Amino acid sequence: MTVIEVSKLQKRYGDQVAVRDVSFEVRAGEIFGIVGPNGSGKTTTVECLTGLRRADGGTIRVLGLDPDLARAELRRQVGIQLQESQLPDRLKVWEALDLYSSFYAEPADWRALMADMGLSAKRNTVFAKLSGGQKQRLSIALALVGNPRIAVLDELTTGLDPQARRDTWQLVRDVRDRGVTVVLVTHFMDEAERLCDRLAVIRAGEVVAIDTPANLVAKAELPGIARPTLEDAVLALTNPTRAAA
Ligand SMILES: Nc1ncnc2c1ncn2[C@@H]1O[C@H](COP(=O)(O)OP(=O)(O)OP(=O)(O)O)[C@@H](O)[C@H]1O
Repeated sequence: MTVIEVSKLQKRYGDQVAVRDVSFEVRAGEIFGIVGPNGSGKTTTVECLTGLRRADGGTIRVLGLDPDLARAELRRQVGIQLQESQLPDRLKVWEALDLYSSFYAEPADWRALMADMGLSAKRNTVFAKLSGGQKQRLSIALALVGNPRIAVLDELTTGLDPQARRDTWQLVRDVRDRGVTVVLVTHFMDEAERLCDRLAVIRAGEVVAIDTPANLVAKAELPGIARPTLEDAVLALTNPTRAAA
């Protein structure tokens, strides 16, 4: 079953074309990755499909709904963790989780999520005094506290230490195993390879490939590279003239 359909999405900011032509489908229960260089339109794409930005062209259906018309309904069903999420400086960790869970009819157990994200010892710490990685962990917990059907995670593990990255990957797998569909924007090819069932590779606002990580590597044309990695394959797709450098 398809839960997200994006067809010929276009979005510009003034003269700047951020998304030129992006189409993909996400199936129920998969972890779908979006990778590509800085500024290639990944965040803009996920912002359009969560209703945070209005597309200029193309069609989007999320759980059968148009994000422009059904924002409130999608808010209940889609958990969003965006880059650099900001909360009021004086809000404590437990207060943020308690507050966010109050927005939903059937929230997850926020105390369990707080423990899963290694934040229990920081429960009474205010947002301004959390480290970058702790803020990141909190933003992941907040994306999941509503028990969403779809979780959109933008730069999931940026700023996390190695153990926290692995714990977070496991948490995402657990969430997926409970039936949640995950859309993951990432720059980390190890993360994409270990976590994602399929990947869309975006270059300059266009999709250049959609496939499993293994197939992207197998299909990559990389003369002279004996054992190509996913990073080699993605670089060859997004920057063909410089991939071998
Ligand atoms: N609010 C905005 N106003 C104007 N231009 C923007 C805005 N947000 C993004 N852009 C531009 O749109 C393009 C795509 O940006 P976007 O953030 O979607 O890329 P990205 O692939 O998520 O990048 P990164 O990997 O650096 O996070 C870039 O050229 C960026 O400068």
